Amino acid sequence: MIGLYTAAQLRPAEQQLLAGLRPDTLMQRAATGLATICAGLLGRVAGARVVLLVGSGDNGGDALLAGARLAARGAQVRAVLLSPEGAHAGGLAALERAGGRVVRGEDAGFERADLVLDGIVGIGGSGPLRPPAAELVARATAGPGLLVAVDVPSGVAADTGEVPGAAFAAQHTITFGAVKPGLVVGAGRGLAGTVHLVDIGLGGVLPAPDAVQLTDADVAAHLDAPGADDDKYSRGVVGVIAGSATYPGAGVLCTGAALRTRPGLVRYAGTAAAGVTAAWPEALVTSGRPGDAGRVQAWVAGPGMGTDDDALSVLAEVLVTDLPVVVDADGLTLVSRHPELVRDRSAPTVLTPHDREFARLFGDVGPDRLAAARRGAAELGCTVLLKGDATVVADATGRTHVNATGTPWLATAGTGDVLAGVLGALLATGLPAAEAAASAAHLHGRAGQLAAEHGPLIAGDLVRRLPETVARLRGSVG
Ligand SMILES: NC(=O)C1=CN([C@@H]2O[C@H](COP(=O)(O)OP(=O)(O)OC[C@H]3O[C@@H](n4cnc5c(N)ncnc54)[C@H](OP(=O)(O)O)[C@@H]3O)[C@@H](O)[C@H]2O)[C@@H](O)CC1
Ligand SMILES: Nc1ncnc2c1ncn2[C@@H]1O[C@H](COP(=O)(O)OP(=O)(O)O)[C@@H](O)[C@H]1O
Ligand SMILES: [K+]
Repeated sequence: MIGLYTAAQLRPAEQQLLAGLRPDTLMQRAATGLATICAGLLGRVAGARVVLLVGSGDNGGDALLAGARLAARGAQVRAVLLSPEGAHAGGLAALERAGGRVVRGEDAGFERADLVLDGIVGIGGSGPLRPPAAELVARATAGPGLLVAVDVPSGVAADTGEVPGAAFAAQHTITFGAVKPGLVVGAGRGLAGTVHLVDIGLGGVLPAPDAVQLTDADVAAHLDAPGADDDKYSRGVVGVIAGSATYPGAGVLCTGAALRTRPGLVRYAGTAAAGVTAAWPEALVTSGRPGDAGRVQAWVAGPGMGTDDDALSVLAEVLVTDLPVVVDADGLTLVSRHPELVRDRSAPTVLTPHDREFARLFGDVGPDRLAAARRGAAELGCTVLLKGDATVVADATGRTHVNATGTPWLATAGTGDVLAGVLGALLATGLPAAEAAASAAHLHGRAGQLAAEHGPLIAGDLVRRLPETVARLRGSVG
């Protein structure tokens, strides 16, 4: 599990750690890590042309101290100071001692730079990047140099990933002490590039994280193989209500995904029963009501089921049970008209909206996707899986996961139906809703990455790749 930490969580931890150390210790550690990674990215340091963008806070100090280390190894380092009187004095002195130079923006040589280091603002930033900083960023990023952000790309809100104005579009972000949420979610995710974490020794003093990302090993732990005592019922039976005469494919994809994730037993109830049987003879199907399907441990309801009164009565039938239920797609439209169906439940419910479905349920997502998912979960007392390039899962207590896997190739019709089936299968095993939802998003994203290795993917490819994805995840452990 990877913890994500806000600035308000990091600052006291840094203070606590610093209590027993020299005041500049953490900054020196940060700068050493920064310089080492930049040197690795450059390949050859001697003679490399490095330009530092330096704000007046400690983020600029990090850039100056790292620049000094690179200059000492023979790089030609130039620093552009946004506020010459405010620049970090120790960093500036170190840079000049090592042979680095302070220059005006127009003399920076961006057009010939090998690497541009963005130390304008880090976790101390607020609001849109101010005009002088925004202009410097525009000039710096137009050149050929590798774009590397110090701690956080300037212009990205570290805690949320909001980008309210101009920002430094980094190819790499070298972050200190802990990964910030804004590097992995929202618009900030797209501006952070590859994130490198430098350990500055905060391990023992960090509080509980603001949000977490699961790793392959975390998810593999939920994908255990059947034992000698298992039978087809013992590992969780999932019931699927998906598809209709209008959208038969949703039933096929969702049922297939559930089967391919946890092949034990999958039951299907709905008006696409014939198509589901034809595609998946392994599923037990009924074209009747959910109650006719037989016993299940969790339901998935919604993909392609329609939004008419019949669909509403089917959805209501599963939501009055005391079983865990995943509500997706058309089911979400119905819940937006009848939120009491979810609000009144005591059993776990997972809602899986994309942005437009979220807006129908809870109002606009807005730029802070973590806050949005938490707001929705609290409002209906459920778990919300908010889809996106970085899917966010929040439960009613505010516990939050950000998904770390996936590929933009997933932006194709039907991949959400697959996610719902994967999630239903995991929920039926008895996993808590948030773990099931976060694990499903992780597994689904990995299946997408695997499928994309073979070219443009369609939703059925995800279903086909699920067994190999599960095998690879299990193989990654130990
Ligand atoms: N704490 C530690 O132990 C460690 C911290 N470390 C490092 O310190 C960094 C935090 O440093 P920090 O607190 O000095 O804040 P920082 O990010 O430099 O920003 C302040 C500057 O930004 C400016 N500014 C603000 N908003 C702006 C905007 N919209 N547009 C333009 N400018 C804006 C603001 O201007 P002002 O408001 O003062 O006019 C001020 O000049 C952290 O990210 C990490 O890199 C590491 O060394 C490890 C140990
Ligand atoms: N740009 C993207 N990058 C990564 N994943 C994406 C992207 N766009 C969509 N996805 C993922 O693809 C899936 C799409 O689901 P959804 O919108 O419900 O599709 P459908 O309703 O067609 O099944 C979600 O899991 C979402 O997170
Ligand atoms: K920065």
